Amino acid sequence: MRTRIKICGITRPEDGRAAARLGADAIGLVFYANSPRALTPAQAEAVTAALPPFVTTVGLFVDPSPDEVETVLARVPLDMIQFHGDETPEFCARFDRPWLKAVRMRETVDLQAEMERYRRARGLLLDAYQPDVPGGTGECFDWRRVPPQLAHSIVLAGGLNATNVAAAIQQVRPYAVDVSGGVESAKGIKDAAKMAAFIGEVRRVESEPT
Ligand SMILES: O=C(O)c1ccccc1N[C@@H]1O[C@H](COP(=O)(O)O)[C@@H](O)[C@H]1O
Repeated sequence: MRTRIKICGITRPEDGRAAARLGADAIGLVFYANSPRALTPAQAEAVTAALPPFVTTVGLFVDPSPDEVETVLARVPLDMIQFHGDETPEFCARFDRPWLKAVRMRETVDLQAEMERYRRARGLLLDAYQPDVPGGTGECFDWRRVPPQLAHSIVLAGGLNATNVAAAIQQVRPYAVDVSGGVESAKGIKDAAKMAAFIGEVRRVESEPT
């Protein structure tokens, strides 16, 4: 199966266009003010307006208020929401959009239980755990912690780049991979050559026999 690719933390129309041209399935727009990749609804609207059809737009929030989410949804054509904080399943489900729930892989996480708790999510996005940083850390977690029977609905994230994504896919066989820092030249600025190398690696490894 083709591994879907999401490039997160797009802040500029030209980066969104480049991600799409290179074959990304989805782009992520960060609406978390403390992130160096945060953008305003107006900036996000400009990014989405530059995209060709059939590229999924994902809005990332960390413990937002309902008003914050509604304000963005009123202006930005988001296809999906990624909740990256401690949001409850009930909160995630109230916005009339498909959603992903990020799970930070601290030692105590029971993935099977998280799957059950967030069963109305389109998928779980697994990210590295670092205290006090909700995501985008550039760190990997131990991919062996993902049970094979859950891999089909997992979006694998956390410290991925062109040099490790092939090994990550071989280990986990996730539905999708998500990258942010690993394809940047500076925080919030994507590097087209790094995106091309990342996507090339995904395509190379998935074409190899398992
Ligand atoms: O990108 C951010 O700044 C960010 C801030 C808060 C929560 C999540 C964030 N990004 C997400 O983190 C993961 C992994 O990023 P990286 O590849 O390790 O840099 C990814 O899902 C981003 O969407």
